[in-house]
Amino acid sequence: MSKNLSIVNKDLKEERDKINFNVEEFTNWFYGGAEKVKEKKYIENYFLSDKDLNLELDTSYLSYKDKYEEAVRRSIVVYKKLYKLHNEMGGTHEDFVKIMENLRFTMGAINPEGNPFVLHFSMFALTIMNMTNDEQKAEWLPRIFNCNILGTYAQTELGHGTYIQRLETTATYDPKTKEFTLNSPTLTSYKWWPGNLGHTVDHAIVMAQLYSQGKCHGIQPFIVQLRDSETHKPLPGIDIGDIGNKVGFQTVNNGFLGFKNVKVPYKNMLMKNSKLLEDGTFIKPKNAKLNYGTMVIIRVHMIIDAACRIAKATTIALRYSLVRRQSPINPNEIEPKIIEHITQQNKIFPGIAKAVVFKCMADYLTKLHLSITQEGNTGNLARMPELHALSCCLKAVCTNEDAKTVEVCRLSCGGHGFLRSAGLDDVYRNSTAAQTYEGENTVMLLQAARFLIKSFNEARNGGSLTEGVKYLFDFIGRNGKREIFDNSINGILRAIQAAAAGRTYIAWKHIEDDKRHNSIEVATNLAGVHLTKAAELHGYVCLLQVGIEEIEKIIRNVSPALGLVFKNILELFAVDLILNKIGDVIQHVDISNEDIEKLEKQMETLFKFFRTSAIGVVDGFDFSDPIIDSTLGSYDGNVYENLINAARKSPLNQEDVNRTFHLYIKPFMKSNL
Ligand SMILES: CCCCCCCCCCCCCCCC(=O)SCCNC(=O)CCNC(=O)[C@H](O)C(C)(C)COP(=O)(O)OP(=O)(O)OC[C@H]1O[C@@H](n2cnc3c(N)ncnc32)[C@H](O)[C@@H]1OP(=O)(O)O
Ligand SMILES: Cc1cc2nc3c(=O)[nH]c(=O)nc-3n(C[C@H](O)[C@H](O)[C@H](O)COP(=O)(O)OP(=O)(O)OC[C@H]3O[C@@H](n4cnc5c(N)ncnc54)[C@H](O)[C@@H]3O)c2cc1C
Repeated sequence: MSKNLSIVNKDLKEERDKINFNVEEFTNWFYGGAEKVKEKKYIENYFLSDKDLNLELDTSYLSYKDKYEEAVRRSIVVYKKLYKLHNEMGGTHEDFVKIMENLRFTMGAINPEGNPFVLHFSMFALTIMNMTNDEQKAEWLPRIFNCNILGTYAQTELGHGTYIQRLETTATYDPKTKEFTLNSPTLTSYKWWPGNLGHTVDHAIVMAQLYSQGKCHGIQPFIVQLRDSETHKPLPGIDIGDIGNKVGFQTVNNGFLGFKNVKVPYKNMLMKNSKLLEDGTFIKPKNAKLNYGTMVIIRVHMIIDAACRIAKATTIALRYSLVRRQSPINPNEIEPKIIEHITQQNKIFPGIAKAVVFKCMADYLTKLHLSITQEGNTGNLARMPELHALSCCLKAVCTNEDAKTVEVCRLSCGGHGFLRSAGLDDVYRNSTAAQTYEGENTVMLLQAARFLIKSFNEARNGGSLTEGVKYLFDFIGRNGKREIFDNSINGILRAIQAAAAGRTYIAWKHIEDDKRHNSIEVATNLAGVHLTKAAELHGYVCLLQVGIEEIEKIIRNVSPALGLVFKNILELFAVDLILNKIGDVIQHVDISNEDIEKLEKQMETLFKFFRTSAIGVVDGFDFSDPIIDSTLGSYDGNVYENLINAARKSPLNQEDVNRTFHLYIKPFMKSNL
């Protein structure tokens, strides 16, 4: 994708002239190699250059209904092209995955308020791929990939989203007819939230309590047809619709769904894990949590989404900060670029470092997920709880940081950041949605804490620990003594580990003390605040540890100039982290006021070094102008021209005088009240 061809703002050009490393080399790392970058650019251009998409239309001014209809139209243009491109590329499964991965951000530019088909290609397809037996795969997968059917993942209900064990939808099996009957016995049992459900899809994976031979066997997944394949009318017994306006995700078409005696054939229960014999005998899976597998996959994917949203927001904030001038630092000098105000650097530079470290974590977690899934396929489920805990913890920490960072980027753009055309509002809406979907973040942290407490008990009893929590041994080994701080990257890591272990200990002790008067469950609830803090700190330990390991490897493989930039980024991430968590660190680490002052000074030095590299790094994230879609963040930096051009497109500016003047304002002004 070519950069904007207009003349680049001279302040921005001057910044780019000073970049002292190869930006392309950074881009190649970010996307996994030069070949992948080429593919990304090709795929982006292939879709975004299509005139049928009518990307000139600013959909943010449309009504709710028009937005949805335009999003469907645009998506179909894309998906038709996707299949054409897939065939041209060779038609393999790998080709399809390549296109889908690259489409993620392209789709964001095409449908900024969400994709009305996203669940079909993510949770619906993934569930069928991972939770079906061979016959079911043969029956459903071709229809899914040809889009002969469109589906979603319907789990959450009006009454329950988090505590899925208490979902109320029932699927009662009758061995005589070899059918399940689906019912929503209460209002609270209505499915509520599933994306694309309202008016787009005709099928869903429905999570329902299975009843057979008079017993409940817990929640199981079923493929259910919801709408007629010709007329798209809801099938008998199906009550379905859109849940209405939301904070964001306006075109995702989240829906509601109720069942009244809906018949589903025997073969539609997904049977890779749990099994139901035709006579109604239920066979338990090896681990009941296998049915939660799709959520784990998506949580893993959400780390890279968080990294990319931060990368996009910091690109906008930094480019703007390099062309915006405000408030002389020395009274007699010209107004500096706002980036010269050190508080502005403090707002933006740590965010850029987070995008890089989160990307390292996403790569690490993707590999870990693959290896644990392969073990699972051979029947070895031993590491599943570890993956569950890690994915919950990082999903929460990374999306919380993501929402916080995007908001700071908006604030760093002053008033103009509040404009829709600045491009930060959709990023923020998506970030904050991610804090809730696929597991509300507090709940995710509590799941991770459960693993930490178990590990802590294990460590106290001299048992063995997984690699990521071995630092608990160090804490126990210190026997109440505090970790001594040393100001190196590994010293910072040890300090955060000590804080995480110390907070785990406080939570553990809280539970142990309360257990004397309460049940373990009540005691655990009372320790909840400590538990979430411990899990959060553990998430930062993982990020820093993986960041150190991955960046050390990167430095060995890139040019010395880029290596220095990576070193700077890692230190920025680490020092920012310890300064932000200093309260927790002080509690468990022997760190002096002088050490803290040194860290604060170090941060200023890091900012100074990063000042010249920052623009190269954000350019290296390589968001083309249509993808960044921002008046403040375009490659050319011509923000004022962009702003006035965008304002002129406001529907109110298409006529000199709005009709409300004659209808209301003038009569009011003439009325003498
Ligand atoms: C090509 C691809 C493109 C992708 C591109 C992405 C685009 C993406 C766009 C998406 C667009 C929006 C999509 C939103 C989609 C929804 O939001 S779908 C709905 C998601 N819903 C949720 O996440 C609900 C959250 N709740 C839960 O996950 C579960 O209820 C909880 C919180 C884990 C608790 O489960 P529970 O059964 O009550 O378990 P509990 O009794 O607390 O026991 C926990 C035990 O289970 C274990 N456990 C729990 N879960 C698991 C698990 N999953 N595995 C292993 N063990 C587990 C724990 O380790 C623990 O073990 P122990 O300590 O007992 O040994
Ligand atoms: C944009 C969006 C898209 C979505 N898409 C889908 C979809 O496609 N398919 C689907 O099935 N669902 C979807 N969901 C639903 C989503 O997964 C749930 O909203 C989410 O899991 C949280 O559940 P809840 O709404 O029941 O929140 P609740 O659990 O009611 O949470 C409310 C509050 O209670 C607290 N709380 C709850 N349980 C505990 C606990 N055990 N300990 C401490 N605090 C607790 C929470 O921390 C929170 O503060 C979507 C949601 C959103 C916002």
